[in-house]
Order: sequence, then structure tokens, then C-alpha cells
Amino acid sequence: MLEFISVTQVKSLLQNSSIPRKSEQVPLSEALGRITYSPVIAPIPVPLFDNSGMDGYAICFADAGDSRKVVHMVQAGASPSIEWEKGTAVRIFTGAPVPKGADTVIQQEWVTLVGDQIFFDLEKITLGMHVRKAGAQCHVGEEVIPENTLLTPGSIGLLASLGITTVEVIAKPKVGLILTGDEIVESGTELLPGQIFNSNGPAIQTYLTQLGLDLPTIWKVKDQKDEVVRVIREALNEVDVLLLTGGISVGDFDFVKPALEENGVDPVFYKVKQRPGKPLLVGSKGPQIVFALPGNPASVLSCFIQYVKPVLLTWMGDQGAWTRKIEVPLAETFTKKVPLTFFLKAKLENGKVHILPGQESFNLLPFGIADGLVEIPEELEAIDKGSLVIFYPW
Ligand SMILES: Nc1nc2c(c(=O)[nH]1)N[C@H]1C(S)=C(S)[C@@H](COP(=O)(O)OP(=O)(O)OC[C@H]3O[C@@H](n4cnc5c(N)ncnc54)[C@H](O)[C@@H]3O)O[C@H]1N2
Ligand code: MOO
Repeated sequence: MLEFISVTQVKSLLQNSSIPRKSEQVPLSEALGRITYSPVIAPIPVPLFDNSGMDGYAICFADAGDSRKVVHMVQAGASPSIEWEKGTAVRIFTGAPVPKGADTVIQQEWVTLVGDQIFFDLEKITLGMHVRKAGAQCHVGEEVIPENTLLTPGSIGLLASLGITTVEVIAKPKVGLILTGDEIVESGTELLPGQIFNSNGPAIQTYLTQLGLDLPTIWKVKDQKDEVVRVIREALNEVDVLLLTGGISVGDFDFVKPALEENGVDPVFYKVKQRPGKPLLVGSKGPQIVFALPGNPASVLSCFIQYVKPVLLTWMGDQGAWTRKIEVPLAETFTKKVPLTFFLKAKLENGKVHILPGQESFNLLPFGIADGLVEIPEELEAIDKGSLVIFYPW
């Protein structure tokens, strides 16, 4: 097990860890934001039939002359069986099938109608004008969306146009959350002396929802070794990714590390050169990943954003999860004495980022207005106002 490693090393270990690639079939209504597991193939041609792109008149281009006799009308949704007569036209509307024999549509604005006769300027007419040919969008068997592609409202529309009702996407990991601590109670109950409200649970749950994950199974456990061992065993039987908060430091009631080891979890590393979140532990058991997050609320959120979030997104097929960050100029000079990477709650204003007061790891107040975290690298003691810093939006 590695101990007290740099943020860079943590990210490289996590990026290189193998993540299983599983698939699931989801209805289109649940497909937004998911990533395709396999290419999507068109089961029908679209359009299925030649149809009009304009409200106007369908003609046969080869029929001579600059006028036609209007003999039929075809509405969108109709299925015309018209015996085409030379020199005629058919009144037609956008989306309506172009009858056999016709090959060109003239929009009605270009036509003068006198009785049942239309007149038009022959010079302006071209063969095939305003006819949307069958298969112009795609043919049967054609790949319409490649694998590993993010599904957007537009792509959902494309799939619906093909009559597709479900799509094979990269499966979401099943996430479990264990909250440790005798002092933790749910808001809505009365706080007794020594107790605090559970804030890590709601923060993590909503973050998972924001990432498009299902609600995690949640276990709450007292700081008793046997109980912690039992609950971890139960959770590992159910989940792909296990998150724990608290109990990972060095106190007499911090049982998470030994309890994970008793359950066969291999610690990959313990403790990171960062503030907040120093006592973070990450382990694995087969394909399962375990994050034991230090209990302080700012440590939990900071570690979640930096490490848990990109791992979960990668699990769901997002190949850019580790590289997505922006650089923003710092609004005020920042100094630090300790050689740790700092993750600081910060607010964006007029294109600059302000580091907020209240950076202690127990203090949730800056989260009320922060837009994300600024990273100040381990080796730097000062960063001048105006210098570019890496900023991670929530
Ligand atoms: N002697 C040392 N003590 C500590 C060290 C150290 O290196 N040596 N590291 C400190 C740092 S840094 C951190 S971070 C914490 C991490 O401690 P644990 O992971 O063991 O977490 P707990 O002690 O259980 O809790 C810490 C803190 O967080 C509050 N908490 C826990 N769960 C929740 C929750 N669900 N919602 C809201 N708040 C929660 C808990 O009440 C504590 O105040 O260790 C330091 N100690
Ligand atoms: O590293 Mo701890 O997260 O400072 O409080």
C-alpha cells in the first residue's frame, strides 16, 4: 500500500485502474446523458417514402410545358394510389407522399392557380426539387450513432425517428454509501448534546443524482468495529463502488481501515498530500472500488469532486472525465506555507476566481455560494493575483 502520496499520483493511479465495461438496455425516456455501448443501426430507411418538402404541387418534370391540370390532392398521412396522367399535377402538402409518376414539387408561392390549372415559370423549376427521397437520411443497416457516444436530446429525436424504443448504453455502477459516526443524526430530529446533523449523506446523494446515477443504498453505522465490519461486508455484496465517510483517521474509534482489510479490500493508497481530505483511503476488491472519505464535510466533497466523480463518470463511459478543467485568473494573491495541494472553495466573478473565506474542513459555509474548487499545487507557496489557476466547476 502506498502512503501519503501526491494528488498527481492519486489521479494517475485512478485513471489507470481497470474499470469494467458493462451494458444495459434503457428506454429512450431514460437515455439522455448516457453513452452508447454499441453502434445504433437503422432498422428502417428514413424517410420511408419519397415525400414533399413544401406545400405546393407535385409534377412530373419530363412532362412538357409551364402549366398543369390539378387532378388530385395528397395530404400528409395519406397513402395515395394515383394512376399518373401525363400533364397533370397533384396538390400536395409538406410531409405528404409524392405519388408514383411525380418527381418534382413546386412550392405554391411560385404558382398561379386559375380554376384547376396551375401556371409557373419553367426556368425556375429543377428536376427533383422539394422531394425528400426515401432513405435520404439513412438506409436500413446504416450506423446512425457510433459506440461510446453521449446521447443528447437531438440523438434521442434521431432514435425516435427510426422507431427505436430502447438503446444499449454503458451500465451505471451501483453505488453504496456507508455513513459512520455515533454523533450523526438526520435533520428533522432534535439534536441532543454532542450530536450533529448528517450533511455528508445528502451532499453525496445529490451529487450522485447530478451525475445521473441512481440513488445509492445507504447504511448508517455506529463507531463499533464489529458493526463496521458487518456493514462493509453487507455493502460489498451489493455494490460496484462503495463510498464511506468518516472513521478513516487515526482515532481510537476510527475502524474503517481495519474493517475494510478484514473484508478483503486491498488498500491501494492511504493519505494524500492535500488539504482538505488528507486521510483518504482508496482500495479495491476484484472489480469493486472503495473510497473511504475523511469525515469532515469539506474533505468529503473535495475528494468526491476530485476523485470519485471522474471514476464514476469513466465507469459510465465518459472518456473525458479526467481532463475536464478550466483555467481562470486568480482575483487575489494566495499564499500557503505547507507543501500540500490545496483545494479551495471559490467563486467566479467577472472572469476571475475569488477564494472564499472559511476554508477549514468542518466549514460548509463557503459551499453556499461557491461555484467550484481552485487547485493550488503542492510545490507552490504563493500564487499571484492574475495568474491562471485550475478551476473545477461543480
Ligand atoms: N491525530 C490526528 N487526528 C486527525 C488527523 C490526523 O492526521 N491526526 N487528521 C484529521 C483530518 S485532516 C481529518 S479530515 C479527519 C478525518 O477523520 P475521520 O475520517 O476519521 O472522520 P471522523 O473523525 O469520523 O469525522 C470527522 C469530522 O466529520 C464529521 N462528520 C462525520 N460524518 C459526518 C456526516 N455524515 N455529516 C456531517 N459531518 C460528519 C464528524 O462529526 C467529525 O467532526 O481526522 C482529523 N483528525
Ligand atoms: O484533511 Mo482534513 O480533510 O483537513 O480535515
